[in-house]
Amino acid sequence: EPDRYTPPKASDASLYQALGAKEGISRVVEGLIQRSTTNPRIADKFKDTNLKNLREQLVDQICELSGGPCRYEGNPMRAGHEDLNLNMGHFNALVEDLQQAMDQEGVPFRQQNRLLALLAPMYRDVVKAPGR
Ligand code: HEM
Repeated sequence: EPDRYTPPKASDASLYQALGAKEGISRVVEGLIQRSTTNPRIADKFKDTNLKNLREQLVDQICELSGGPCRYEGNPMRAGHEDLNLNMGHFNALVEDLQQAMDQEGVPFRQQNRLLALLAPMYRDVVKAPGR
C-alpha cells in the first residue's frame, strides 16, 4: 500500500456544518483569497498563482479537514509551498486573514479555533525551516 498524504481529520461533520457546509466554506475561502492577495505583508507571494485553482484546492482541503464529503487532491503542503520561502510572519498574516474571513461569515469563535487547530500542524510543512 503506497503512502498517501493524510491530514488530521475532524471526527464528525459538526465543524463542516458550523462553517456553513460547502457554500459557507466557499465564501470563507473567497474572503481569505481577497484579503491575502491585497495584504501588503503577503500579497506578492500570490503574484504568479492561479487563483481559480487555489480557490478550488482550499475549498476541498477545508471541506475534507472539517469532516465534509470532499477529498483534497492537490499538492502536499510542503511541495506546494517550498519555493515561496515562507516564514512565521507570512504564516501569521495568512491566519489573521482567515480569521477575518471567518468573522465576516459569522463563524463562531470556538468553531474558528477548531479549524485553526487542524491547520496549525501544517506550519512545519509550509514554513521554511532554516537549512532545509
Ligand atoms: C496552514 C497554512 C496553509 C494552508 C493549509 C495552505 C493551503 C494551500 C493549498 C491547499 C494550496 C494549493 C496547492 C495546490 O495547488 O495543489 C496552497 C497553495 C499556495 N499557498 Fe498555501 N497554505 C497555507 C499557508 C500559506 C501561506 C502562509 C502562504 C503565503 C503567505 C501561502 C501561499 C500559497 C500560494 C502562493 C500558493 C500557490 C502556489 C502555486 O501557485 O504553486 N500558503 N496553499
